[in-house]
Amino acid sequence: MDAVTRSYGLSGINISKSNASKFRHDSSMHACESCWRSGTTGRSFQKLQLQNRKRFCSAGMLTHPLSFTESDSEIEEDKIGVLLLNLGGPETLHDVQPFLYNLFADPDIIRLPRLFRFLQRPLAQLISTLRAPKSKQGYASIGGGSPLRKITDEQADALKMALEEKKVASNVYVAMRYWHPFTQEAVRQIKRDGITKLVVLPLYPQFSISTTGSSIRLLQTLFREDKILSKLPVAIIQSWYQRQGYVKSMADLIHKELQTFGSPHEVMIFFSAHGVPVSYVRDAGDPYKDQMEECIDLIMHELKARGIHNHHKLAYQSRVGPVEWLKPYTDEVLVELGQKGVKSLLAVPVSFVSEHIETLEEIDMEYKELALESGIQNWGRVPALGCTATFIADLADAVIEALPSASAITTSTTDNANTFVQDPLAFAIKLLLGSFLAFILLLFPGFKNQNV
Ligand SMILES: C=CC1=C(C)c2cc3[nH]c(cc4nc(cc5[nH]c(cc1n2)c(C)c5CCC(=O)O)C(CCC(=O)O)=C4C)c(C)c3C=C
Ligand SMILES: [Fe+2]
Repeated sequence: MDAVTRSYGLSGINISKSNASKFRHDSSMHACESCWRSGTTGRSFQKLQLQNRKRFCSAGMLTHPLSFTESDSEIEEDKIGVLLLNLGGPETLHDVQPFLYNLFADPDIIRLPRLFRFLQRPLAQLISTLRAPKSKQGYASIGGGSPLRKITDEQADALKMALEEKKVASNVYVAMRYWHPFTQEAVRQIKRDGITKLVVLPLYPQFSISTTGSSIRLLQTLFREDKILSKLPVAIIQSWYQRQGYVKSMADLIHKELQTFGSPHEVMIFFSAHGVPVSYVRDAGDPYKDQMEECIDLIMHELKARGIHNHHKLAYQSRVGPVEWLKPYTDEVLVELGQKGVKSLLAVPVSFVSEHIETLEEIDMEYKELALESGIQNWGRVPALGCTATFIADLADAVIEALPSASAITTSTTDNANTFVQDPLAFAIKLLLGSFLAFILLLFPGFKNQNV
């Protein structure tokens, strides 16, 4: 399936993979990735070309039809909204258990078969209560709460400004999945503000069922239930790890950080991605692993083009519970690298664009200590992109490119959640057994190393 039709169980929404279209635009008719995504081909494309003659830039590239052309009354009347999706995090230590409850109550995080969904909430209550003390320690060590809300608000402001610089007026909203401001609050505000065209932009570069997928599923439910919102044209950018702006911004950060080492060329570039259970990829078709690997290739390719030929490695961190997660595991690889004689290592968090508990506590404290104990002598860490100007400007371009493909979310009520499961019965049994195993193992103290 291509990026347009792939639904990952999210019925009724066309989600598009944001491509490096800025770099692929040329004057030929079908070279524009956004128009391809939006199905604007042939005659309709020609019509668009004619309507938007002024939008071809001097290099013969197509720039998209947006509110910056005074003559276009239809577009000028649009009230554009951008909805940033993020995970959310507890702002105080009191918030930790209810935040964890929301997270574990999400059927995209603990994936129970439909028949056993009634166990979701009791299980969430149990796991959140058991995990809360460990999580609280983590949040206490980074100042008593997650920085995610503040950073995401700053990114929203920066994006609004970047769009304004590109002559696109917009309201930018933040929708967190598990804590304030909840997705429901953001959606209510979008409705109150009378937004007429919405671009949904997850702040996760790669798509995972557990992150972007979960947020989109919730949006779909909220929009379907509402008479006005179900008609609102929406464009969803499902992933953007492949955009040149992102890749270059990451390469800039790595390049800069390498210079802080005595012998930069000897440093191992160590990408640490957030993990997901293997079953997501193997049984549910989560494209996360493939996208992550492609993302790393693109960043390394960019570094090579700059004459940087360091060794690199990708590993997965933050596993929770007893099931198998994507491998290799970050902690195990750090020990191996130390044993193999690697002396200098630069950790690069790559699943997320804000600092959060897993960079500030897990990488900066736990993994650094482990690496130093394992024989690595020089440790560095690339900061998260945050509000880096080149990165935010590229997100603004992604929004602009996605706008023409906005269309109403359909009212189909089919739940495709399991359409990608090849053997539903085997999957159901595995999930059930897995969940109960998790439940039992949670009660054992020796389980601590597995993060729950
Ligand atoms: C239990 C399963 C989990 C999956 C699957 C998962 C996927 C996943 N998560 C992120 C990014 C973040 N996760 C954060 C917190 C967090 N995530 C889980 C569990 C799963 N994540 C837990 C239990 C927690 C709470 C923190 C803890 O107790 O360890 C956060 C928020 C961090 C903050 O600062 O508050 C982010 C961000 C990605 C990218 C991802 C899949 C690709
Ligand atoms: Fe997580």
